[in-house]
Amino acid sequence: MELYLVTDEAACLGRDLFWVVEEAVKGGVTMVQLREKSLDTRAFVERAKRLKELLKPYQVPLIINDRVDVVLASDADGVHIGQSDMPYETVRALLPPGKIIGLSAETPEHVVEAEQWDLAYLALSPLYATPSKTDHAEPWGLTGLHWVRANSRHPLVVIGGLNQQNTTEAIENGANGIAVISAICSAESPRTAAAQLKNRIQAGQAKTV
Ligand SMILES: Cc1ncc(COP(=O)(O)OP(=O)(O)O)c(N)n1
Ligand SMILES: Cc1ncsc1CCOP(=O)(O)O
Ligand SMILES: [Mg+2]
Repeated sequence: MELYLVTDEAACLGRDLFWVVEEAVKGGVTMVQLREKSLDTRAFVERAKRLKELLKPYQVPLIINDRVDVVLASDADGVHIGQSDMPYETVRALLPPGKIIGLSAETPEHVVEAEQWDLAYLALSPLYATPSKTDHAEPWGLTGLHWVRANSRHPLVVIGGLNQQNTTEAIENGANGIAVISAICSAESPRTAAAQLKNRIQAGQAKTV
């Protein structure tokens, strides 16, 4: 989940979602989340199955936002849950072994609670305010990121307002990866944008060793 693409059809500026995802993967995206907030269940499952097939040759995992049933129906690799979604224990009990879970943390209490759980990653949500999700909590900022790094054993993903300008500093300040919608979906070239973000992640990693 070093460079994690979260999909949003509206952010793709009229371009085909599958084309955007494949270009982004060719540019270096390492994990993809299918995030559908208004699609009906049948269409959501069809989209997930198609995306799973698309990603298979690249060996890039597919994560489904919110919906465990869609994970099961599409044989996706895992689910991302937030603080208003199905609780962790229920999700873990429903998923077969080997499926992964990512969780949003919006407060220090969420971070502490998550220490007891088996997570593929913990997402600081949001790192910065973003128009891509307006119902978000108070942003963590870099001070919050420092606190979470010192208090969590999980790999950390930051999401919200990440772009070419602030990716390196997020990695330098303790993030293991970044998750983005607009910086890739709305870029003129999703492939180039992903490659540039990847370079900025590597620049941040080089400064932390
Ligand atoms: C990687 C990642 N981080 C955070 C979120 C937000 O999840 P949530 O708080 O459940 O909000 P919605 O995305 O469901 O609106 C995410 N999806 N992915
Ligand atoms: C889904 C989500 N969860 C927290 S912020 C966010 C949106 C991130 O979008 P962007 O990368 O365009 O700021
Ligand atoms: Mg959710």
